[in-house]
Amino acid sequence: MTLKRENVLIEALPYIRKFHNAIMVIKVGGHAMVDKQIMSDIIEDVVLLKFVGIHPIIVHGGGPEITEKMNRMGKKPKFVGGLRITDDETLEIARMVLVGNINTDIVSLIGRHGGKGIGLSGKDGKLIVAKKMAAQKVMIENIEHEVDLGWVGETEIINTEIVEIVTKHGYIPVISPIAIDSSGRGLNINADTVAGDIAAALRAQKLILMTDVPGILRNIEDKSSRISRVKLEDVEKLVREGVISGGMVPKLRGAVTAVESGVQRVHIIDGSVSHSVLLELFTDTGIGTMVYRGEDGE
Ligand SMILES: Nc1ncnc2c1ncn2[C@@H]1O[C@H](COP(=O)(O)OP(=O)(O)O)[C@@H](O)[C@H]1O
Ligand SMILES: CC(=O)N[C@@H](CCC(=O)OP(=O)(O)O)C(=O)O
Repeated sequence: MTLKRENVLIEALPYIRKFHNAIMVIKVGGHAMVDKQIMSDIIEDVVLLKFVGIHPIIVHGGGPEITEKMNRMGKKPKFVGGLRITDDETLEIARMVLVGNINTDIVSLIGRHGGKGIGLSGKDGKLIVAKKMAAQKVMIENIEHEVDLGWVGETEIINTEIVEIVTKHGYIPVISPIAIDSSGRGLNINADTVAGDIAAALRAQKLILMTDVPGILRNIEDKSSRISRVKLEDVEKLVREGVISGGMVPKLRGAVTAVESGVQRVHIIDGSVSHSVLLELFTDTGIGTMVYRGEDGE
């Protein structure tokens, strides 16, 4: 459906009013970031949100870039339930890629689009305090094994103060998913998990998880099999039935954490669709998959 230009603006107005001063956590996945133009469009949208009175908070991933760097160094990446097994060297690679490269690139892009970005990792102001994740149970050839994921973190505390201070002063926080433990050691956390935890701690109005698929697909081979709404209580069933696997698992679990803590809506959307954030927020036709608490999302 094409709308006349003036209708587009009129349709947006009630949403701009509704979301005035709202906190929105936007997670940009590594897959959406692979294309420079897509990334630039996403950041342009985020800057626009700030200018119309919304408070966007960016959490970014970078999984494909970490994988690429590991491959170049002759290290084979391994994942359990969508989480990267992280030894000392992998942690250093993840830190360099996420904090050193991607975070600063996003902050620069925000500046280029006329906004003010500020880069943070979980270490800054002890934003994300975590502990090493316990070994995970994995079934290999019908036998249960315990796998130690290495330096993968599990969030214990989110100290939102630094985010609130910078947000209030007109900055867009850009957060890397590297946490700190009680002894000051870095830990690698999945970026979707961090986004869910931060949205929960800030009681954000929305959490938007941008990825490279149109949402949750009933059949991963078929892009038209998108599930448009998922109730909180149906998430684990989708995981159990194997409808959701790999990187979609932490995404949905992050969504559950957020909704259980009072975030009203979580949207999983395709970042490669041009200006998908604006379409999701400011038009009547939502895109992607919405995760919601049954009783208020009907
Ligand atoms: N049911 C599903 N619907 C859509 N994607 C799925 C599903 N199950 C698994 N996936 C996988 O999850 C991926 C998205 O997660 P991930 O690779 O971590 O992306 P990102 O880097 O954007 O966070 C998709 O590219 C797809 O391969
Ligand atoms: C523990 C763990 O898996 N950490 C992730 C952090 C980056 C990430 O989550 O990036 P995407 O959002 O692009 O997948 C990793 O090492 O890949």
